[in-house]
Amino acid sequence: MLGAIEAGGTKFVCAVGDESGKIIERVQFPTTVPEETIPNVIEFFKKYPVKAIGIGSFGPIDVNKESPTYGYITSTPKKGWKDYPFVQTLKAAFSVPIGFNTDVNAAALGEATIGAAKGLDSCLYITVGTGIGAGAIVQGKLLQGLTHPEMGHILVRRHPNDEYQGKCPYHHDCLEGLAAGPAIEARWGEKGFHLVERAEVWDLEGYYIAQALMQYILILSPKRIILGGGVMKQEQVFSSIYKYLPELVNHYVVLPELSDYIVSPGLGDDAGITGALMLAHQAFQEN
Ligand SMILES: Nc1ncnc2c1ncn2[C@@H]1O[C@H](COP(=O)(O)OP(=O)(O)OP(=O)(O)O)[C@@H](O)[C@H]1O
Ligand SMILES: [Zn+2]
Repeated sequence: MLGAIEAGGTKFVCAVGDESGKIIERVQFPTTVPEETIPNVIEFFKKYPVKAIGIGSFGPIDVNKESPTYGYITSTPKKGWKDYPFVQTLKAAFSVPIGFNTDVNAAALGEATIGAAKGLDSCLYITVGTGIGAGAIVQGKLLQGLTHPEMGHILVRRHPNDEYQGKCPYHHDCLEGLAAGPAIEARWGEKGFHLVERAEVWDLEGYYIAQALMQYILILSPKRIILGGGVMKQEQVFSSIYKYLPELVNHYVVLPELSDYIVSPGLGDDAGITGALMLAHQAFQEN
């Protein structure tokens, strides 16, 4: 039996299951402060004989095994979680191998193993929610270099009619600053699900995401792109991406049929937790 944690900025999901991605039992609770959230995690796993635990976490996190702060959540503005030794704390409670990666890398792994990118040796998983983040499988492996990718913070060309300044505290009008859920709310004055009828909202959203996808495609050449997160529940954003992306690429690269190439998660809202099970399996095998 394997343990999995999807540590999100708003909620934690913990599950036990197996390497095939089958979930046997799960719980979820809000992400508050570590002193409250982590004891909930430990209490859940104490009930099961897990042989490894995989964590897909919000970030930024330190995934460099050579680093003295490997296993930490690093520079988050979330109260209590900055410089938090996530792996070390779990290791102290359970002496089992711990896999640690970003929530989006975990989701990419889940989708590539049994989801919408099953059988492919490359894919991208992008979430458009409270933030924008992406994980990637490249040549069959999770992409990691100096640190994990931070593809949500790339720069995009502003729409000529968009006067919204942008919400990213670091870069203002990066992709996340212009197109994540909180930016939609700040620009249009209401949360996304109250803006369903406003076609211009979703057109602009697709305008920015299409630019980001073009850059990811040119740099990483993924065989499939999976778009998840709350904002992507608006199917209209897919239509807008399918409109703008070919205009931007302008035949320079031959793209596959877009409705097969840029898709929703095959695992629905379970991509992250399923991928975390697979991170646990990898950690167990590496040990
Ligand atoms: N159906 C929807 N349509 C449009 N926007 C939505 C919808 N559902 C959620 N959102 C927006 O998405 C954002 C929340 O994203 P999401 O539901 O992916 O959770 P999250 O907080 O990013 O996840 P996590 O807890 O893993 O950090 C909010 O800004 C919210 O307004
Ligand atoms: Zn940014």
